[in-house]
Amino acid sequence: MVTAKVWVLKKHFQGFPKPSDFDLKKIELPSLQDGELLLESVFLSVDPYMRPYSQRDMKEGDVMIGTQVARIVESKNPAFAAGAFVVANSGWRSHFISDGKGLHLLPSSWPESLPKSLALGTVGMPGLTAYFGLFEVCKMKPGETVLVNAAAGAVGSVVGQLAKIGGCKVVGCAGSDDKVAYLKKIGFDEAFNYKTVTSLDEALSKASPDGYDCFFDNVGGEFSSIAINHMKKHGRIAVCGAISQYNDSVPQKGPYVQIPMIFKELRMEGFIVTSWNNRREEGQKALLKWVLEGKVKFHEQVTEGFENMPAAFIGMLRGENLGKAIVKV
Ligand SMILES: NC(=O)C1=CN([C@@H]2O[C@H](COP(=O)(O)OP(=O)(O)OC[C@H]3O[C@@H](n4cnc5c(N)ncnc54)[C@H](OP(=O)(O)O)[C@@H]3O)[C@@H](O)[C@H]2O)C=CC1
Ligand SMILES: CCCCCCC/C=C/C=O
Repeated sequence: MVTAKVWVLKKHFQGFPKPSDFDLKKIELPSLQDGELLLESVFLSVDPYMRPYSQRDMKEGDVMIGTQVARIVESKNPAFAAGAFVVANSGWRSHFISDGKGLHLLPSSWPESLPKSLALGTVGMPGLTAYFGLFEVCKMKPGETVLVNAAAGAVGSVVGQLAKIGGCKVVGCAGSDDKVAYLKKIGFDEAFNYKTVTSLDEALSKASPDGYDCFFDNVGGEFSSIAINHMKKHGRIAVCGAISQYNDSVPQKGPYVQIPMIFKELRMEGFIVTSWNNRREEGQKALLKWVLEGKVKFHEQVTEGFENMPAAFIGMLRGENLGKAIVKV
């Protein structure tokens, strides 16, 4: 008999999530039926989407949503061998039973030298978000200037590096000087700390006096309201995330986008990475290749211990992560 530890949403978040909003429970798992597998989480992901999705899709007492890299402990399913590693979407659980549906085996070409946790970051959902957001939504072209915010995070750091691979000038902003130094190290042309500049307007003008062709927006709110005025004519804005608004109890008000959108003839498109699930393999293959060639660098903020899931999640929302926030069990 295996005892699984699970984190449940005890109380819907009001404003910024607090440790007391979560509860750690134990569940006895039954023995396996034919077709089933027993898995243990090795790495779990904490992501910004969990904040708005919990509000929309979860009720109090539900296991927190989320993905993990898990090892198959035992298998009664011929499609999966014990010892293999998969990416699963089973929530904040230390152990779980699956019938195999929705599990993605790590590519057989996954090199031993590469942390398997990258399948939750640069070579996983956040990397794919950068890939499809830039190539399919922004439709970035060589020679253009790309702006990305939350640039030192899981998605943003890949956006900047893919834009460089694609022959663009890249401007990024992040919330600490260490993050800004990291952005320069991984090849961003310009980077600034949005928390310490005296004027966002001036910082955006200084970084690219001619303006921006593409804006990969991870943040929303005030930053985006200012950045839209720095777009070039026919610029494209990929609305990826709005983390500056996820913890608001009262919705933020304008300024509104219509006037700059009309006069600059902009295109602004929201997107969800899962719309390209049918091209997941293509994206993963490209990202893995660039990582192995050293063209895409990565950093992970690893928190040790399943019991620290809420702390890692809250820390990521506060901006304590450089690169992808991961929990190692
Ligand atoms: N549309 C889609 O399919 C997907 C969308 N997303 C979205 O992309 C964005 C980035 O996600 P991800 O890369 O995983 O997360 P990150 O790794 O970038 O972590 C979140 C970062 O957001 C920044 N942040 C937090 N609060 C604020 C704020 N008030 N203003 C500005 N920045 C803030 C912090 O960095 P800093 O120190 O720089 O402030 C923090 O480190 C999120 O908005 C997320 O929801 C992610 C995946 C898929
Ligand atoms: C199986 C995990 C699905 C994750 C989808 C993430 C979409 C993110 C939206 C905003 O953050």
